[in-house]
Amino acid sequence: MLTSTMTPAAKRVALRKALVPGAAAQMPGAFNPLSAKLIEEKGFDGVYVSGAVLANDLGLPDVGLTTLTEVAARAGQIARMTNLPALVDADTGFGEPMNVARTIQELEHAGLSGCHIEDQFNPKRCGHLDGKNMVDLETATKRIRAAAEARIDENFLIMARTDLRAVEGLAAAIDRAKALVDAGADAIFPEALRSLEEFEAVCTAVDVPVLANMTEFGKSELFTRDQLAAAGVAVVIYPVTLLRSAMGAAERVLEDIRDNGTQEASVPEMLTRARLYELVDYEAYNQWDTGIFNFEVPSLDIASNARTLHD
Ligand SMILES: C[C@](O)(C(=O)O)[C@H](CC(=O)O)C(=O)O
Ligand SMILES: [Mg+2]
Repeated sequence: MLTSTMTPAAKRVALRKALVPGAAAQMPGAFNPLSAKLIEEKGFDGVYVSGAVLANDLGLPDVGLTTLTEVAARAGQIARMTNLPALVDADTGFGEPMNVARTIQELEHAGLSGCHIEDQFNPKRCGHLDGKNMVDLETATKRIRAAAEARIDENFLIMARTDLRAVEGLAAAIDRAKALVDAGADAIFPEALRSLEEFEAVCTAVDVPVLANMTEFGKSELFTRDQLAAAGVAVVIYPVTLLRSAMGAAERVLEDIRDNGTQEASVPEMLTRARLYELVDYEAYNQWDTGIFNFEVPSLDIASNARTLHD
C-alpha cells in the first residue's frame, strides 16, 4: 500500500544477490509505476527503467534530451512502488565526470538500486542503431571512476555499458569492458552483441556480472533465458517490451473505436476493472477509511479476464 515496504538499501542488497553469473535474472522494463507492480506480481527478479522508454513516453526520441531531474524523478516513482530492485539507464551520465558524480547521488536519493552509464557521445543513440559516436577510453573510464567514487551506499550498483562492439568489433569491446571494470564498474553491459558466442566471450573475459539486452527489432537475436544463462549472463533486460506491447494494444483499440463506433470487441483484451483495483490494492486503503472500498466491483473470473463491460 502507498509504496513498497522495503528500504532502498535492502533492495540494493537484493540486486547484488541476484546478479550471479549464469543466473540470467530477468528484469523487464517498467513504463510506469503501475507496470512495476505487475512485474513484481509476476515473479520477476527486478525492474529496469529504460532511457528509451522514459524519452519516448514524453514523446521524445532517445537521443539524450531527457534531463537528470526528469530521469531521477520518474525512475524514483517507479522504484518506490515495488519491492523489487530497480536498475535505471543513466545514458551518458548527464555530463562531465562531476555531473556523473551528481547523477549517482541523485539516483541513490531517488531510491534506485543501480544504474548504467555508457561510452557514447551526447547526442547518443539507441545502442542498436548504426552510426554511434564513441568517447575515447580515457573519457569512458573517467565517467565510471567518478560514478564509483560518488556513491554513498556501497551497494548501489555501477554498471558500465560499452557500445563499442558495433563500432570497432568484439575484441575492442572486451578490452574496453576490462578497463571499465578496472575503473570501478561492478557489472558490464555489452551493447548490441551478435551471438551467444559473443555473450560467452564477454562473460569469460570479465570477472563481474554481465547484462544481456533483449530489446526487440535490434541487432541481437531474442535469446531465451536458458540460452543466456548457459552463456554465463547474470541479468537480462527487456527494456521496451512492455511499452511496445501497451502502445500496440492502444493503437489497436483506437482503430477499433474509430472504425466500429465502439470498443466492445476490444474489451476482452483489456485489464478488467477488478484486476486493476487488485493491482493498486484498493481494498487495503480501507484501513484508514472503510468508505473507500465499500462498493461492488463486478465480480468476475480475474484469471481468465473473460468478462464484458455488461457483466
Ligand atoms: C536499453 C536501452 O538503452 C534503453 O534505453 O532501454 C535501448 C533500448 C532500445 O532502444 O531498444 C538501447 O539502446 O538498446
Ligand atoms: Mg538507453
